[in-house]
Amino acid sequence: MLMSGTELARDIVQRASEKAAEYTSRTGRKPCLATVIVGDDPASVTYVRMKQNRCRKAGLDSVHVALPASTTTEELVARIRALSDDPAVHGILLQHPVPGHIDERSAFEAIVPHKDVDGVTTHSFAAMSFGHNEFVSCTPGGIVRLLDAYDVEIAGKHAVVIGRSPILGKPAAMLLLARDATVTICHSKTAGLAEIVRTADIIVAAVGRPRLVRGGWIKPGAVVVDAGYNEGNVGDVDFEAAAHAGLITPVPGGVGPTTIAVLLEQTVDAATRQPDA
Ligand SMILES: NC(=O)C1=CN([C@@H]2O[C@H](COP(=O)(O)OP(=O)(O)OC[C@H]3O[C@@H](n4cnc5c(N)ncnc54)[C@H](OP(=O)(O)O)[C@@H]3O)[C@@H](O)[C@H]2O)C=CC1
Ligand SMILES: Nc1nc(=O)c2c([nH]1)NC[C@@H]1CN(c3ccc(C(=O)N[C@@H](CCC(=O)O)C(=O)O)cc3)C=[N+]21
Repeated sequence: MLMSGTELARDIVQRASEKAAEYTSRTGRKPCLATVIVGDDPASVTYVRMKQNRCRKAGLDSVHVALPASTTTEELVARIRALSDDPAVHGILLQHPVPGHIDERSAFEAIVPHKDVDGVTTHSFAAMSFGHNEFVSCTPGGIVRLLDAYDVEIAGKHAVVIGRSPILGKPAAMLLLARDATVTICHSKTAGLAEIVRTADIIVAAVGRPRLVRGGWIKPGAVVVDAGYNEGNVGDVDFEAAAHAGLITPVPGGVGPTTIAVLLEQTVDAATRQPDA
C-alpha cells in the first residue's frame, strides 16, 4: 500500500556513494555539489542543510552560497556563472523559489547544462520532454523511480499533476508524458479540480497546501504520489482519508528522500562525466 521513498533512496544513495568512492580513488577529489540559496526562509535553509548532510554521508563534498534577500538578478546570475566556470564544482542547485523581484528563469539558465544536476535549465527540460536520458528534475525523476520500483504501469494511464512549478509539476508532467501517460496538468486557475482528480489513475500532488487533496477525490485503487512538504511534515493529500488508494507515498518518507537521492546520484554522474574525470 505504501511506496517507501526511504527504502528506494537507500538503494540509490548506496550505489551513488560507491561510484563517488571510485571517482575519489581515481582523481583524489570528491564529487562536489554547490547549493545556492537567496534569502533566509527557514524551511529552505533546512532543506539545504539536509542536502549537505546527505552529501557528506555519501562521500561527496558540498559548498554553500547564501545570498541576502536583496540580491539582484544580475548578482545572482554572476554568482551562478562563477560556479558554472569553477572546475572544482560538479553540480549546482539553486533553491526554488527565489524572492519575487528576481528573474528565476535567468538564474536557472546561468547553470551550465553539464552541471544541471537539479534538472532546472531549459536544456534539461527539453531533454526530459523528448525522453532523452540527461539530467532530470530531481523530484519528478524520483517520482518516476518510485512508480517504477513499485511496478506501477504508466503508459496509457491518466495522470493528473496538480501544480506546474518549474522544478516539480511541469517537469513531472513531461516525464509522465514521455512515458506515455495521458497527462492533465492542474494549477491555481483550474476549474473543477476535484472532478478532474477523480478521473486520475495516477495523482501527483505538488502544490504546497496541506491536505488539499481530499479522500473523496481519489478513485479507488488510484496511485497517489504526494510531493507536498508543508509545515509540520504534512503533505498535500489527506493521508488518513486515502486508505482506498492502491498505493500512496507517505510524508515524510516518500518523495522527499527520493529527491535527495536522485540529486546525489546526478552529482556523482556529473563529476564522472566532466572532462577532468
Ligand atoms: N519532496 C520534495 O522533494 C519537494 C517537495 N516540494 C514541495 O511541493 C510543494 C510544491 O512545491 P513547488 O512546486 O516548489 O511550489 P510552487 O509554489 O512553486 O508551485 C505551486 C503550484 O501549485 C499551484 N497551486 C496553488 N494553489 C493551488 C490550488 N488551490 N489548486 C491547484 N493548484 C494550485 C500553483 O499554481 P499557479 O502556477 O497557477 O500559481 C503552482 O503551479 C511544496 O509543498 C514544496 O515544499 C517541492 C520540491 C521538492
Ligand atoms: N531547486 C530546488 N530543488 C529542489 O529539489 C527543492 C527546491 N529547489 N526547493 C525546496 C524543495 C523542497 N525539497 C525537499 C527535499 C527533500 C525533502 C525530504 O527529504 N524530506 C524528508 C523529511 C526530512 C525531515 O524533515 O527530517 C521526507 O519527506 O521524508 C523535503 C523537501 C526540495 N526542494
